[in-house]
Amino acid sequence: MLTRQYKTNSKRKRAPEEILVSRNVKHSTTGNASTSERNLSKNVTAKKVLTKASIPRRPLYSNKVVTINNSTVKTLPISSKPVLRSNKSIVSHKNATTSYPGTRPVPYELGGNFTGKVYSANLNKAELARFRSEIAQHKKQLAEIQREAAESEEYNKAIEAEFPGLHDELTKVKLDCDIMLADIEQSKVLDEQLNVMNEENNRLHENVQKLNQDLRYKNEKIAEQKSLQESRLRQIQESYNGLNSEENTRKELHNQLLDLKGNIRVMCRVRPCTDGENDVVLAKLKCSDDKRSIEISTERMSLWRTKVDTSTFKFDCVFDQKADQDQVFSEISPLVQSAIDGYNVCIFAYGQTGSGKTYTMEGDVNNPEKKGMIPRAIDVIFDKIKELEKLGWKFEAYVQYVEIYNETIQDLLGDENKTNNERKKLHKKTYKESKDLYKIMYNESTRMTIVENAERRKVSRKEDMESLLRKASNRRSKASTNSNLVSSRSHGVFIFHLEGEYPIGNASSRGSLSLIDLAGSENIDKSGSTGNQLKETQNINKSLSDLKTVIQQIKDKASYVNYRDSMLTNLLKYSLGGTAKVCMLVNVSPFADSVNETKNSLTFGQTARKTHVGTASRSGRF
Ligand SMILES: Nc1ncnc2c1ncn2[C@@H]1O[C@H](COP(=O)(O)OP(=O)(O)OP(=O)(O)O)[C@@H](O)[C@H]1O
Repeated sequence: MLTRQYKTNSKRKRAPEEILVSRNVKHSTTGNASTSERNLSKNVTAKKVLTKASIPRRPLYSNKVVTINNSTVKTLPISSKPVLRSNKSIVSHKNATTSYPGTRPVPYELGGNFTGKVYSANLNKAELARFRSEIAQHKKQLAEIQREAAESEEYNKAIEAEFPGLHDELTKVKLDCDIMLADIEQSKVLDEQLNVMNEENNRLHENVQKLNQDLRYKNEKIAEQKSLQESRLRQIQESYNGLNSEENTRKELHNQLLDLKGNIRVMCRVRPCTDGENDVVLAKLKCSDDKRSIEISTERMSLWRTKVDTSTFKFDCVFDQKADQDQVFSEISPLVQSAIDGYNVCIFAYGQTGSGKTYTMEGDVNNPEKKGMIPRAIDVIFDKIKELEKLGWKFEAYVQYVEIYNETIQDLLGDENKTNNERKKLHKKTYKESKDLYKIMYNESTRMTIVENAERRKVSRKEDMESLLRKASNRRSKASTNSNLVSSRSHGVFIFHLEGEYPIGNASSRGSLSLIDLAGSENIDKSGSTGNQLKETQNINKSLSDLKTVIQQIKDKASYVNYRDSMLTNLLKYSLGGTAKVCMLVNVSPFADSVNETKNSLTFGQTARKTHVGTASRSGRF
């Protein structure tokens, strides 16, 4: 067996004959070439299945030292002439020596050019043939290797052909790498930003914790305040209860005081002269300083001299010509309070025509200073209701406003949707129509009077009430007479019903306030009235006379009182006869030519003042 080694020309890279011996190539001296060929073929086949990844590491072109069966082998060019060596003989292409057993090695030259000085005579033909056969064998191997090298070259070219694609891919990969690098850079920036945000987040978190702490503290404070408030509310409730009992005491005292003053309070008012009346001769009227009496002096001829008659009339209060609306109302306002407390109260103005009744009761609704008793009473009622509601009371107020004209009842609040002109065209209800439609009803338990079928309006704001009053006032029957340019030809009756409930204390009150502007009595001869106006005057005088009679009968404690004689006394039945508080305002004219009517009015007032109509009682529970 011979071990062959091929030396590679390391300077040449890609000689065609160059091969890589990757396995141990072993040849038998007997020419077992097939094994060697198979090994080489295997080597080439192995190269053909190289992957792209393995291409750069292909060992074909390297001059690496390869280990074959523990022997070191180098790739070597095919063209270099092999030097055969054996452990017994060394053969060189120039000087070959062959060692034979028992002889010295003899150099010889391959190729049959024997020129050496030494030639072994023992070289026989058989050996020669063997060498030749071996040479032929090697040549065959060489041819095979060259063929395989060519194949390998082709394979290399194919591999190279693939490079452009790979290059593109590489470029793409590089591009991807660049993008990834940029992404990495970006992610570094984002990382930094994230760190900043994390710090901010931590700071905010700390703030939130602080705020939570504050919130907890405030919640505790709120809870404290709440419990404090609850205890205060309890105290307020207790105070309310105390106030309510105080209020009840006040009511009792207030009404006892009024009772002491008498059930019918009578006041007198002297009206001033208006702008066009300055030249008119005045009567001699003198109000006392204590405002409790009024003197009227009249002159009469007695034989040879003029005699002066002076009459003094005492009243609960006297208002001279300088007294304004406010002063008058301050005297009657306690009665308004009584109506809220659950009493039936009746305030009416009595007097001759033109003496200032309408001015006193209605006044100028649009002028706060000249507002009369009705609008002022409305203000006080709603203000008092507000105060009482703070103490837990609930009030409802209803109004009716009617006029008694020629013994008929006319509703002043009905037909509100109609225009003023339409309302003016509406004819007044005839006696029969009025009698059939409007019925005066008495509530026995509350001692209140209601005009059935007349509009009964619920009012919750004083502003609503004012506009209502203005409209109703415009609908009153008025006419011009000798004594008064705008004379009321009817009795105006304004009724306020006040219903109060106090749920906490289970208390209630039912009161009413009737404010009446009576038509003026009039001397028929003086008035010069004729026709319809005469009829009006007669009806006015009759109803006023009936009123006088009723009051006189009550004063005299008569067994029968003629309430039914007129519509006016019918309507005032519960106000005059029993449990109501009554206030009469006697209006008088300042003029000398009215002195007799003035005296009559003052006398009637005096009589009324002496009338004890009974002890007032309230409706409702305390
Ligand atoms: N206190 C007063 N201050 C100023 N003017 C007054 C006063 N009282 C009455 N007057 C004026 O006197 C005139 C007559 O008053 P008023 O119409 O109120 O009388 P009356 O009694 O209602 O008359 P009638 O019965 O005819 O309706 C009106 O012009 C009114 O403005």
